[in-house]
Amino acid sequence: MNDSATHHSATKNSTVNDMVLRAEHIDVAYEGYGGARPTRAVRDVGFELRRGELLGIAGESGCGKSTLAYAVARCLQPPARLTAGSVTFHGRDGGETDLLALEGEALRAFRWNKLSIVFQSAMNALNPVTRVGRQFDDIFRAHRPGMSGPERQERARALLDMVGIDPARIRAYPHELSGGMRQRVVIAMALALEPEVVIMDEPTTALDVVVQREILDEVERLREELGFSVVFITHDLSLLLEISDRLAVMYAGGIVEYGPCERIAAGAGHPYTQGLLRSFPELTGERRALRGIPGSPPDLRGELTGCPFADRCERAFEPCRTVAPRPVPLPGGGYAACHLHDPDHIAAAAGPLHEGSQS
Ligand SMILES: Nc1ncnc2c1ncn2[C@@H]1O[C@H](COP(=O)(O)OP(=O)(O)OP(=O)(O)O)[C@@H](O)[C@H]1O
Repeated sequence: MNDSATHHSATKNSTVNDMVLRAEHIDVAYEGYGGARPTRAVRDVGFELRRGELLGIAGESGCGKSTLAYAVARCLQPPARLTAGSVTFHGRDGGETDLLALEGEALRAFRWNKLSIVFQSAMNALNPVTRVGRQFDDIFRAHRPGMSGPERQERARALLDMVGIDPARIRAYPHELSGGMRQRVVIAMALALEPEVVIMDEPTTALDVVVQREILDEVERLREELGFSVVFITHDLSLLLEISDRLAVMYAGGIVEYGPCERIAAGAGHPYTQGLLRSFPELTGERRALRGIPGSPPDLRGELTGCPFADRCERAFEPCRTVAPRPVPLPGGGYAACHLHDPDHIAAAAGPLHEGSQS
């Protein structure tokens, strides 16, 4: 998907100036142990994040969503290794930062000040033996050394208030808070230094549906108020359709479909996205895990030939098992990496298929 980062830039309202983050041609591999082949978890992925938007990244477990997020936030740990790609941050101040070139202190500062990440099960990552206030304090001491003690206190209380927690809870230990409250604390921490981008990796999956909804509403409100952009990762496509401006659907390490939410909800272009959409009930129904596409994703060790979804695709035709699909722009914005939309291949398929149906 070599030009994935350029196709969607043609969608409406896009200008270079309103872009805050651009990732291009990202490749990440997990090194195999003892001579085993590496797992190529992310394969030539690109996306743009616009200022103030919520970009949803969807896909089944194991498709590479978290690995992509960690790569973009520079949080990858061995055995994961970024093997190709670039990530550029366009600051509000007009400055441009090459994220992959940042090291040491500059990287640490960037991560809290400009871009923060809320990890999967982050609420369990709070230090259990340290009061909530102290955990905010540590962030400010490290990144805002000029703040006085009372200023740090005041700011921490304001942040708690902002995410709907009584500021008096600043003295609480994490175990004294419910799961939902702990997750709110983690979100408040991620927002503590007013970053321009927040990456949220399954931030509410561990919570019950009501609490999940409350927290998402809170994130929406804060996003409007503070103007940060969000990359929101979840396997729950129905949820993403509700909250995202644009969506990227990942499969086997690559983005197979990308575009404005309304277009995808009204007419998904990729059979995989269509399968995902069919696999959950209407928005008013109860949410459940994605199911309903027979088969399983390919082994990500080694090369993939043709379309990685071909073996599971009801509509696979001649080129799908041999030729890797390119991203094809779709009416309504974005693209699908699928031969069904590629004029070259549709033409090739139309003849035999038509003849076959006549005979
Ligand atoms: N530490 C690791 N070592 C080897 N392979 C890994 C490691 N972590 C992840 N992988 C592989 O990388 C691929 C992508 O995993 P990743 O966690 O990014 O997917 P995901 O879409 O975020 O899934 P989930 O929603 O389950 O977190 C998977 O095939 C997974 O098996």
